[in-house]
Amino acid sequence: MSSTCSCCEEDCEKKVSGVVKGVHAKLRKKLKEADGDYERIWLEHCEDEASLDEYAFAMQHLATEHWSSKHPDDRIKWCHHACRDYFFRGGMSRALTKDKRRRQHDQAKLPPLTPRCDPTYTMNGNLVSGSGDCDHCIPTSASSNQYNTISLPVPGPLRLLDVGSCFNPFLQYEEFLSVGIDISPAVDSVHKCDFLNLQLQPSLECAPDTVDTYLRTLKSPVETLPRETFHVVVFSLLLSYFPSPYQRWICCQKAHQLLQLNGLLLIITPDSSHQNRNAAMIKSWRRAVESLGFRRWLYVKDTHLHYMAFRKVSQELSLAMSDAGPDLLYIPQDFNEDLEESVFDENYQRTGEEDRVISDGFLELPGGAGNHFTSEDEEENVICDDSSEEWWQDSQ
Ligand SMILES: C[S@@+](CC[C@H](N)C(=O)[O-])C[C@H]1O[C@@H](n2cnc3c(N)ncnc32)[C@H](O)[C@@H]1O
Repeated sequence: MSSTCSCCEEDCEKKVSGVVKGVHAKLRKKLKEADGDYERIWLEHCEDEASLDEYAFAMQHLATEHWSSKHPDDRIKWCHHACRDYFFRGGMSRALTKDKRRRQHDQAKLPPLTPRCDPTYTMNGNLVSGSGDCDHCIPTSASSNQYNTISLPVPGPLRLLDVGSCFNPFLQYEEFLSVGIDISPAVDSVHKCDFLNLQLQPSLECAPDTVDTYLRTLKSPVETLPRETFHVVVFSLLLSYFPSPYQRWICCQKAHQLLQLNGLLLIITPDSSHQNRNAAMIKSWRRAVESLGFRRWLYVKDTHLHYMAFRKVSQELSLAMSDAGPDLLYIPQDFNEDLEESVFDENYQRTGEEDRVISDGFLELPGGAGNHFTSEDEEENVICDDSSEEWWQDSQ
């Protein structure tokens, strides 16, 4: 059922969702015609200002006028609650305790330390050795310090980078210093920036309030950002915008470089099929993102979206999964460009029962009363089955 909004005529929703889906489809078609030359396609896309402006208006309008009456900002609220529970309600501490137990368990299986090991421990509890050449040792380049590592309590606001922000939805939360970037901002508070071509500069290595001031005074367009600056990076409906898995991969790599150790990468991506249908895709995404130095903390599927939270757990790429690569970050539309993106459909809405789940428990994260889903910290992955309204353990 299509809805009308305060400022436009009937069937407006159909029109704006058509604009959004049309841009995604056009990019995919062009990539196919260009035989995979995604760089050329992307350049042309970023130069097409008329199309970008039309998209920005349509996306903002869809989200703030049409979706807001049906399922008010679920994805934005989910990010807010995930951050609150991770940083302020014990999620990060529990995850670190579990990491420590896992390390102790692994190290118990190693031969005893030798004098060459000369063990010292980083802020994150990793064992660092001067020699770096035995099984106990983590190379000193991977060590953490007060500038590149989040320790609790977080001083000041959470620095959140919202990539593909469009209309800066995180500005409403006082816990965040929200930096919104977009190739085509819909509002003045979002900086123009192509994340794919963003340059990274060395980390600022200065006091938190100086970093905050730096971010508060950023000027549009943003072409460079310092590494290891953010507590949170958000990709809300971003990755499926790209026609090529390689572009999604570049984004995840950049997020890793911009986050401080223990920071969170939040990925929300559309999928209106039953949770089991694309389980292989989600498993594949997990493998890809974890190979970049993350560990998954939360996963939820609702009717139209996958919600994922990954913690940055190492400064380096994970060598154990060095065969992982961009192709793991596929979406169904990479193989079938005619597949509908129903999250942008005018029929995108919830049943009353789904609304109840969301308001009662969907947003209750680990440690909250009556929580419906939890993190790997407590159980492996508890996933919402939207057809049976049950949550069960993920066997992935
Ligand atoms: C589907 S919209 C999602 C908007 C918002 N995050 C939300 O959840 O409602 C995707 C956004 O990503 C932006 N975008 C796409 N590629 C980008 C890039 N390389 N750098 C920055 N923004 C990008 C688009 O302009 C668009 O505003």
